[in-house]
Amino acid sequence: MTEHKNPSETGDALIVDGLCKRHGRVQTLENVSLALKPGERMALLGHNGAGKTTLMKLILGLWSPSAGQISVAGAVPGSSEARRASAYLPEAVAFHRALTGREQLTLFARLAGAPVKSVDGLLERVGVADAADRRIGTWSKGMRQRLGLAQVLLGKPRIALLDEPTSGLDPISRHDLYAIIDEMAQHGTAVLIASHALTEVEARTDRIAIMRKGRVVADDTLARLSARAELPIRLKLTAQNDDASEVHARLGGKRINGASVELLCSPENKMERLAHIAALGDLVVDVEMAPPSLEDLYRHYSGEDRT
Ligand SMILES: Nc1ncnc2c1ncn2[C@@H]1O[C@H](COP(=O)(O)OP(=O)(O)OP(=O)(O)O)[C@@H](O)[C@H]1O
Repeated sequence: MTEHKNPSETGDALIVDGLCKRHGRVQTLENVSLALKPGERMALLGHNGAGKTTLMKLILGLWSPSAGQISVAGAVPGSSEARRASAYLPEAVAFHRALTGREQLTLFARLAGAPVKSVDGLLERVGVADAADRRIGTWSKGMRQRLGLAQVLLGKPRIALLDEPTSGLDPISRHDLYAIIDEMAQHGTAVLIASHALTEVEARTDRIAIMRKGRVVADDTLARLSARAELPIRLKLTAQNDDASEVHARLGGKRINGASVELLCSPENKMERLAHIAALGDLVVDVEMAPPSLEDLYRHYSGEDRT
């Protein structure tokens, strides 16, 4: 029997428990459970159609679940308490093109019951203060995305749901956006980030949840997911005089090009393997070591490396 968790006991900002969603005859979510603590940043990964947006819409109370429960800071999704406690940044932010940035954010502040005097500071914080009095229709995608984040920050939410927040942004804008997300988390907001940008969420989140065909197939820290998957470490060796024939003959592995060999080894055998390499002396001029990346883990848990 499932024991329902009580947020006031666990201190979680979000609890999703045994959630199921059917769309007609299609089961879109199947027994999804996860929890987010205040200040935690969770990446929500999964192939197209895995159910990430569906989960967010259920948390926002836009759709009703077929079964299971959700608690948003102790409140039922869609209730006024839950709305006050949560904020959403959709993948494609839509604003009134004829309004200026300042007008649009002021309107949102009024609707959210947030102080209008916070608008200027927020426009400054997300880096669009210079354009604040220009119509949003003239803004770039990155600027609109920043304004979307200002909207998320308005009510100091307990939980922020960000759907592909950096899609279409340049590297500097991405970096700025994550700096703002970090700051939100430091102030206690739990942040759920649906993303396909594995490299950036790898560095900027505390936990990773991977969805596959409507189910959560992994949910843990990167380090623990990595340990459980037991994926190999890659060692890339560069040979003396750009000729890896001798190194390959002595150690095996895969020839990458004329000068390099790649070896795979388990974390436990790493030191032993390095000792073998060191024993070759000058034959090896460089060793690069790469632990499994989030992309490797994603392939593993989402079932892509299995048939
Ligand atoms: N209104 C709907 N009616 C019927 N099926 C739907 C509806 N909305 C979503 N689905 C189905 O639910 C499944 C999950 O879709 P969802 O949009 O949640 O995936 P996603 O993980 O967010 O994908 P993406 O990465 O492409 O945004 C898909 O099979 C989709 O076709």
